[in-house]
Amino acid sequence: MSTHSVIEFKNVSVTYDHRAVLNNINFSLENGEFAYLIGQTGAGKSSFLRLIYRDLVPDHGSIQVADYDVASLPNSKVPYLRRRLGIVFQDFQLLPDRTVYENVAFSMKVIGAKSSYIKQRVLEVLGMVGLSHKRKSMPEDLSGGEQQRVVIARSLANEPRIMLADEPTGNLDPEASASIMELLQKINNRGMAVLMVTHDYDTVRDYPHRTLKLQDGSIAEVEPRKLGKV
Ligand SMILES: Nc1ncnc2c1ncn2[C@@H]1O[C@H](COP(=O)(O)OP(=O)(O)OP(=O)(O)O)[C@@H](O)[C@H]1O
Repeated sequence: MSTHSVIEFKNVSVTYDHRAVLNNINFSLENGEFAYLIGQTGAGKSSFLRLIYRDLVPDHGSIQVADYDVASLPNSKVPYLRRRLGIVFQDFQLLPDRTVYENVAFSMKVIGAKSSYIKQRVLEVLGMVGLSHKRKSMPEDLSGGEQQRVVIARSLANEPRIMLADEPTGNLDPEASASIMELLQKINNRGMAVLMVTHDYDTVRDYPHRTLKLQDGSIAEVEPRKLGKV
């Protein structure tokens, strides 16, 4: 793997029921880079992300993520890989019976972080996403955009170097989407690599970054500013 890459796929293939969904894919995400992954429904975007957090193992090829050889990683090491990743998905997946503070603290308690550090870090990441004042609220009392910001805070708690975001603006109105995108830009500007799956071409045009399209099992770079306009 190049010393600048945080994710590298080499000749990666995934086949379901004899149908190749990803066919000999080569891809790398550089340290601190922001990239989009687009493609039609069923093109294989979720499968691509699942490979990175080892929810799926390729039929062929190698996958490096941070220092991990993911395809051959023993199951016992998978939690360590996942700690290096901040994962933000479309469905908010917050614990409904815990406060905002507890939702963020939970992911740190699970890995045995010290309680004094948990307190400091939870307040820090809630500050980063602009929700310190909502720390005692329950998820159901927050707007969709605020809930997504809590999910982002939670994903940052354990100081990952890579964020995987699957349709993070998918359920949000344009204003809330813009605030999530501004937040992701800010996080990226602080050095976090971000790989974001989206169907939202307006967002890709408004916040242009390297854009990769999955189609017919292959991946190709496309020009973000021309999306949807040809
Ligand atoms: N476990 C599985 N077994 C069989 N086929 C699967 C499995 N998982 C996904 N597929 C198929 O592989 C293809 C790619 O699925 P995937 O979910 O990766 O696509 P996607 O680009 O994320 O789609 P969407 O945008 O709808 O979420 C689809 O045709 C899907 O039906």
